[in-house]
Amino acid sequence: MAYGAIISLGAQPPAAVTSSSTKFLRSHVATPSPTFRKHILISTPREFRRPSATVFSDAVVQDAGATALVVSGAYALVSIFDNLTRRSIIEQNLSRKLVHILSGLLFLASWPIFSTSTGARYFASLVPSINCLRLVIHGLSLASDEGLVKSVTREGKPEELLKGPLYYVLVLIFCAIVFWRESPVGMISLAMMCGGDGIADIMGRRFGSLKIPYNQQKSLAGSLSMFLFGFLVSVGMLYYYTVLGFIQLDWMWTIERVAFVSFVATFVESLPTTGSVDDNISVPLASMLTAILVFGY
Ligand SMILES: C/C(=C\COP(=O)(O)O)CCC[C@H](C)CCC[C@H](C)CCCC(C)C
Ligand SMILES: Nc1ccn([C@@H]2O[C@H](COP(=O)(O)OP(=O)(O)O)[C@@H](O)[C@H]2O)c(=O)n1
Repeated sequence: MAYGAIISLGAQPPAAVTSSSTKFLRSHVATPSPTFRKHILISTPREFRRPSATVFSDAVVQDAGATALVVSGAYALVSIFDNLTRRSIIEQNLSRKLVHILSGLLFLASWPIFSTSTGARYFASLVPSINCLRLVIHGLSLASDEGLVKSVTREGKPEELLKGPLYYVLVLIFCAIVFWRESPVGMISLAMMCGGDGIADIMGRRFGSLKIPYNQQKSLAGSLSMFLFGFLVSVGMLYYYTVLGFIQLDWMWTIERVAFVSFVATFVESLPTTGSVDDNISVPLASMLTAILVFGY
């Protein structure tokens, strides 16, 4: 069967798709348009068909535990890079970019530890939501957290938290709730925002002597790094979800489309729009729209 992806809602191998489970899913998750249905087939694990009190309570316990674990991981990540910066082991800009790359990708990689219930995505979105609140509180200087400010801002000003970092966590919330594990769109969009855009800065600052003709602030080295690393991280994340049994892919069909999404996102990031639109908005937005176009939703 020529299909692009079979997307299962659980870590188990896809259960047989039945008309009742398909009807259930249509009422709960977006399904691909008919054009793409031969490439993307959604299935559902058994517990969805007759959710019981036991299944529900087990899922809530699992999701609450997963949320606590990932929130702790977020605090630990920022603290580790704050410590490395304070001890001058790495410079602040590199620290910020490594936090930029690792935060979102580790968050994306944590989604499989949440349950297969329909509420799991909302539990997962609590992690960036809590960090969103943290950024707003410290960005408005209602409280002080020097470690946070030093780890995720360019110039160490608290108000910077209300720009790039805030847009970043809002995108994480959006992708977790809207796309979750059902769609490659969220996975690819986060791979491009976190991996691609993050590496562009690191490589561009170091090897970016050859500038882009239409944007002297950005370099071919940065953009090429973004395209390649964003593409590889996207494919890697899709493979990760394949190995865990969430999706099955026709790899040639998929890789062509991932490469196209990566190209479009890289081109958008290279445009001289830094002053008007933050990359943490333009890159994921371009990735989502392109991925929806080529993957169907
Ligand atoms: C540095 C960040 C954004 C700035 O982007 P840019 O201005 O350089 O373009 C990232 C901010 C990260 C945020 C403070 C913490 C987010 C944590 C995440 C939701 C969960 C991570 C969990 C994982 C297990 C570490
Ligand atoms: N495509 C790119 C992106 C960034 N860069 C380098 O990285 C620096 C920061 O890029 P940026 O303004 O996009 O940074 P963020 O908005 O991603 O934090 C730029 O001033 C360039 O030196 C590059 O050379 N080529």
